[in-house]
Amino acid sequence: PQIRKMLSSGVCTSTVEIPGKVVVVTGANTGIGKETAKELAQRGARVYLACRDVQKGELVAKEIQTMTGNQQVLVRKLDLSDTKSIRAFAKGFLAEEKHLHILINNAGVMMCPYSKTADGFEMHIGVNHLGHFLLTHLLLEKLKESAPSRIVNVSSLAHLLGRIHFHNLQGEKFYNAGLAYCHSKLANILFTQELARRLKGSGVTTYSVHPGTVQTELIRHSSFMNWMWWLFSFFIKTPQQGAQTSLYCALTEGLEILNGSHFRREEEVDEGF
Ligand SMILES: NC(=O)C1=CN([C@@H]2O[C@H](COP(=O)(O)OP(=O)(O)OC[C@H]3O[C@@H](n4cnc5c(N)ncnc54)[C@H](OP(=O)(O)O)[C@@H]3O)[C@@H](O)[C@H]2O)C=CC1
Ligand SMILES: CC1=C(/C=C/C(C)=C/C=C/C(C)=C/C=O)C(C)(C)CCC1
Repeated sequence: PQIRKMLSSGVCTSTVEIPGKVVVVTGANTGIGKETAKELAQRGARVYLACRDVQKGELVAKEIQTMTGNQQVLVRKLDLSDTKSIRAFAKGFLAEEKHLHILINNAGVMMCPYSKTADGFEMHIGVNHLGHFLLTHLLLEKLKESAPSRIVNVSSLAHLLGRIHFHNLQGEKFYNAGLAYCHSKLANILFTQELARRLKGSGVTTYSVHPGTVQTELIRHSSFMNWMWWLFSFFIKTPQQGAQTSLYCALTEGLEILNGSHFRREEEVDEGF
């Protein structure tokens, strides 16, 4: 029953329409991010697809425009493994947009071989946490000016195996690709909780989510995970199902009271820290 519950799919039942709202989704050219962006465009928002591969992003933007009839789907370059790229994205965005109502920190890498970002951070912590940390920091004033506004951090349940090893944050003393992912996903949740605390009263609220186990390109670096996903493909969620929890946190009215919480499906879960 636990496994069935873990794999079952919730649905974002909110019927809220968001014309005039401005949204940024990172890693929106595929997987959960693409489906999240599509639904937000469907509801009328101006949606920025923040992608490291602009060509892939443009193809997806066209697809979303055609499917939703919303032409306000824009692609901007964002490589979260390079702080110069993050700063350039934020600078461009702040120059062209007056508002930012929803920031979805969705992009992620899992189980990649040991490598470092342009600034020398281990890739998982660098992209999944530090990259989004900097991006959020650079966009925070705009989010405050646009309040009520929301930040959704796409984490996982993998955080349960995560630990913050301050003496080995960059994985230089020991490294395990699976655990490095788990540590970065724990960092997403801790960041969400602390940000919520600091932003109290500002009108900006923040949530972390576990999207479920979803058929996406996230498993690209692990043949074992590819095999597992293939074996159990019947139980695994589609990206559209995987987007539901992010959409729930972005759209549901009255969720402000759960500022800082972690969500699985459409339930807030107490992580006990
Ligand atoms: N799939 C699952 O079962 C689960 C997923 N998650 C989380 O969901 C989120 C979305 O992942 P999912 O859709 O599954 O995976 P995908 O691999 O399908 O999508 C990941 C996205 O992140 C982008 N990305 C990776 N590195 C960077 C970077 N350096 N800069 C900018 N963008 C980058 C990818 O771009 P590109 O296409 O160019 O590589 C892609 O658009 C992740 O945070 C993941 O940890 C959590 C739990 C389970
Ligand atoms: C236990 C179990 C499974 C494994 C689930 C795993 C391994 C989930 C991994 C989640 C990840 C990678 C989260 C990303 O953040 C399957 C294959 C679904 C089949 C049913 C039983």
